[in-house]
Amino acid sequence: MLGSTRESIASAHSIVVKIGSSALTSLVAGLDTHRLDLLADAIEARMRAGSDVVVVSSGAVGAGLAPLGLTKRPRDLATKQAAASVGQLALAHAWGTSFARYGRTVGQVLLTADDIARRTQHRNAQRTLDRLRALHAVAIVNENDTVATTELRFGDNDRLAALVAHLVGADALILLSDVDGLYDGDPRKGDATLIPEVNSPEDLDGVVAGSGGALGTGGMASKLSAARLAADSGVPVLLAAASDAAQALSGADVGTAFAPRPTRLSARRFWVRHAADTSGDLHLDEGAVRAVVSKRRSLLSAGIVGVSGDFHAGDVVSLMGPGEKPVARGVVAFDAAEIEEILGRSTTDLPADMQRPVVHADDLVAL
Ligand SMILES: Nc1ncnc2c1ncn2[C@@H]1O[C@H](COP(=O)(O)OP(=O)(O)O)[C@@H](O)[C@H]1O
Ligand SMILES: N[C@@H](CCC(=O)OP(=O)(O)O)C(=O)O
Repeated sequence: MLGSTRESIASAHSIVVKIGSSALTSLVAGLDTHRLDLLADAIEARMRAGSDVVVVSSGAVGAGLAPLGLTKRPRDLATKQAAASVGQLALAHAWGTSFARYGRTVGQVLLTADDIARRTQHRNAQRTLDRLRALHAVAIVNENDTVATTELRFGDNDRLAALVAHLVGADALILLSDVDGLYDGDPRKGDATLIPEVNSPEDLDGVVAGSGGALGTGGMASKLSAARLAADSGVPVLLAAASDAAQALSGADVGTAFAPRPTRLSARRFWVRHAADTSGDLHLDEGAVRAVVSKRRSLLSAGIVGVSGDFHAGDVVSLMGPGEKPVARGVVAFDAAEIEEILGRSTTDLPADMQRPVVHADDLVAL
């Protein structure tokens, strides 16, 4: 199975390559154009071998610090956004200059979480990326940091990269970082062993995914959840060191390979699980949690003990188990005010026009 994961990454026709801040920038030197050139060399080689590549490049905040006289990664959003606006210009310019060595044009694509969550923008972004590919240009994607209204809406670019892989229907996602793969513990904290292959969630038992470096955002936890997200959409993932980019992109046996799930989630359930914002919560009793999580049944009004948020039929809501634990997400079939009226009641006791599941099994994804 895993041999085939590496084989499918090696032979992938459409690839998303995500490059972390730590691979492109440092606090002292800012943007490292030499390292960026080596990455562009490896990407160009893969494109010349016949693959389409979309680049998700972090590093805007890191590249913007020195020009603004800042010596550490800012904590507040406004300074981060100011740094990103300065750094993004430098970053995009550096990618453009680097690929120009090969006569290759780049296009900058800045996305917000909404662009992925809302279906109309989703399609616009998809069309732009597709047309850039058709015109043999390389898309350089980053979060649109300066308009992200709350602290990094995607959370981090690992998640953005996995969503972009889904968006463009990629066959592989390659995450390049300053670490050469997943270890069973944070390698900066002493003895840790590299895990070459992750085939199932059990392979992650006991793994401690720690925080990132001085310039990174999500650390290993965000890479693991991005790998899970990509796996759900059927995309295999390779996590490797940016310094091994040439090997990673040419199919060498480096880093950690994550197998995709055998059957990918439908586009609708993928959207419910990963892309949509939730508008409220339904609180479930133990029996309802068992029904929706273990038995994959629809959620009925009888198992709901509470409702919060002001949502409408058609919105995505979180399903919370006892102890406020999120157990699933789904598209709700009633407004919040209607659910207040029917919660705890059996479906057959409801008026005829309300006798339907609150969340249908087809619209529900366990977490
Ligand atoms: N279990 C682990 N395996 C590998 N690296 C880990 C682990 N836990 C924490 N890390 C740290 O995560 C860092 C990579 O995350 P981050 O700095 O966010 O990277 P990037 O900038 O590439 O997104 C590595 O430098 C490493 O020290
Ligand atoms: N949009 C931000 C990305 C921050 C981010 O996710 O960084 P990383 O964890 O290094 O991928 C930037 O360009 O600085």
